[in-house]
Amino acid sequence: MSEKISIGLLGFGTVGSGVVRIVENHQQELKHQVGSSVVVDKILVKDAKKPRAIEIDERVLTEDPEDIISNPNIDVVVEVMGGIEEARDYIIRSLENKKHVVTANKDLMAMYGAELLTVASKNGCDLFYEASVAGGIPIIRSLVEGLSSDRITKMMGIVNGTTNYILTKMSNEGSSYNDVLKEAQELGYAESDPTADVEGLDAARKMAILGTLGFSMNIGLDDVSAQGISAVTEEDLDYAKQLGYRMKLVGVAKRDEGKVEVSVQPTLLPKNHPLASVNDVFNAVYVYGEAVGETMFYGPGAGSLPTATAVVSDLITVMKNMRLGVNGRSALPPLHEKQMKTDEDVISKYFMRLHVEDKAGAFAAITTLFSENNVSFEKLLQMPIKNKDVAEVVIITHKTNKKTYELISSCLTDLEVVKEVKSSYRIEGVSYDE
Ligand SMILES: NC(=O)C1=CN([C@@H]2O[C@H](COP(=O)(O)OP(=O)(O)OC[C@H]3O[C@@H](n4cnc5c(N)ncnc54)[C@H](OP(=O)(O)O)[C@@H]3O)[C@@H](O)[C@H]2O)C=CC1
Ligand SMILES: N[C@@H](CC=O)C(=O)O
Ligand code: NA
Repeated sequence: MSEKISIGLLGFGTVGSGVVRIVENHQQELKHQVGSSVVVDKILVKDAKKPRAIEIDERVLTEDPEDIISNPNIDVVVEVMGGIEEARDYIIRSLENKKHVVTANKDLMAMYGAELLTVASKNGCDLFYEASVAGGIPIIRSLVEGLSSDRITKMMGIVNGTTNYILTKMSNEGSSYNDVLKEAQELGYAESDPTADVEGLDAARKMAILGTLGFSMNIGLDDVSAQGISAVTEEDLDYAKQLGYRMKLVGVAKRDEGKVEVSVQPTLLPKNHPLASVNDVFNAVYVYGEAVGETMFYGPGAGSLPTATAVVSDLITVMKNMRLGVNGRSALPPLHEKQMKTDEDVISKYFMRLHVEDKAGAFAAITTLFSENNVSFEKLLQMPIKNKDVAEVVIITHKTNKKTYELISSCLTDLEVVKEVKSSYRIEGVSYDE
């Protein structure tokens, strides 16, 4: 192997500048592990004149992707620019030019992961993407290596830092949604269009990647139902607390008898559940394996240096593989045909908040509808709303299937006594006191 390994970076924003910092500051550790020095030779940016977070020799910056993709001196391309079509094109061409690739791009991997991994292995190249899920947590490595001997049956993850930051600040400090979103953007946690964060799409992409790896099944983005946090209100957060829960944006992936479900939604977790105390920009992924039982992985889910740590660790794996001459051999195609559950197979408890007419018989009409569908209540609250002829009713159900629950929800809106279904959330996880 040569004395020096040359890296080409596509992107020099939050993650890209973290990669440069770590490569520059950890030379001794890099050389110790891979036997060569590692140099960032070229960096692609949109605007080379823009002021940068860190000092860089201006000759390193380029606005021409060919300076990296077609540059014979570059050994490894690191894609940290984001976006889908352009990034896909640059990665495919880099692989075809026999350059190994490391990416942090979950948008791309959730959509084109299978295709890109095939191109990589055909060209004898590595393609690693640890930073794409849960930032600095080595969760991909844990699934494909650490737990590779087991059968994973359940994964539950807080996999979006921006929304966890927002929910934590709203819930613990009473901050406003818009103010905290702005803060998360300033801290570099949010995507360039934060809609992907707050509407659950970013988390859905990560859950598609985790589902594919954990269940060894090709889970696409279309297989993941996603709901974000933009409609979560202060009242919901307060009720969640009063009833002993915490609200989190949770990705749920479960396998039962060969069929799987993958979804992302604001979810109530018992307050002493391990995921309930994951706050701020931290992420965590709970993984249940048939043999190992419960495991949990925790760490920073976004931000410059944490995410760059995952990128540079992937770089080290690429360089170790170069030394051993085994690049392009680690990715495996899925073992199982995809089999998704129907709504009848998806089981959980639910929280529902309703505004109902404050008069005799209103409550009975609601309870009748639930009992006719064989759904019983675990908890129930009813309170008058000041100066209005309306009462607030909060219901926590026992377990039911999604199809029945959705049927009840739509019938409720047809009841004359029900003014509005204000909110509805899935409840997951058992209390660790039980
Ligand atoms: N931020 C985070 O915490 C995390 C981000 N990621 C992922 O990492 C990737 C990068 O994110 P982040 O660093 O936050 O993004 P930024 O917006 O901070 O940086 C993007 C960089 O890419 C450059 N760039 C973007 N599009 C192009 C293009 N078409 N041609 C040339 N250069 C381009 C930009 O150039 P210029 O500087 O000139 O504008 C900028 O330097 C994304 O895929 C993101 O989802 C993954 C985990 C965590
Ligand atoms: N926008 C993402 C960044 C990391 O993937 C997040 O907030 O988690
Ligand atoms: Na990760």
